[in-house]
Amino acid sequence: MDNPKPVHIDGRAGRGKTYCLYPLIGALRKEGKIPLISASSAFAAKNYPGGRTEHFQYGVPVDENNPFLESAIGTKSDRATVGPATSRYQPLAHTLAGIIEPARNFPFRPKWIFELP
Ligand SMILES: Nc1ncnc2c1ncn2[C@@H]1O[C@H](COP(=O)(O)OP(=O)(O)OP(=O)(O)O)[C@@H](O)[C@H]1O
Repeated sequence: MDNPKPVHIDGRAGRGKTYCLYPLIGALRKEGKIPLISASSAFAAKNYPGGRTEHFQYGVPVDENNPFLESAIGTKSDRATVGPATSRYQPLAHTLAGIIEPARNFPFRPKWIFELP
C-alpha cells in the first residue's frame, strides 16, 4: 500500500473480483483513505458501496456520435501521464491530475487505480 500502482483485476463473471476488492476497500477506508470506486456500467458500480459510473465520477464524455470517448487531452500530454495513456483513461487522467496537482497539501489524494473491465 505504500508503493501504489495501477492494478488491473480481470476475471469472468462470478470469479471473485468483488470478493477480492471488498476487504481492500474496507482497509483503505479504515486508514482514513477515500477510495474512488467506479465502473463502466451502473449495474457493476452498484456492487460497491459508494460506487459510481466512470462517466459520472471522472466526467467521461458521453456522446452517441463519438463511440471512442476521446477527450481533448492527447495521449502524449503531460496531463495524461497520471493514468494509463489510452483514450479510455484520458478523462480519468485529466481528473486525477486536476485533483492531485493543486492538492498536494490536501488529504484527498487518490493513489490506487483498480480497473475492472
Ligand atoms: N475466494 C472465495 N472464497 C469464498 N467465496 C468466494 C470467493 N470468491 C468469490 N466467492 C463468492 O462467489 C460469489 C461471486 O463472487 P464475486 O461477486 O466476487 O464475483 P465477481 O467476479 O465480482 O462477479 P461479477 O463479474 O458477476 O461482478 C460471491 O458469492 C462470493 O462471495
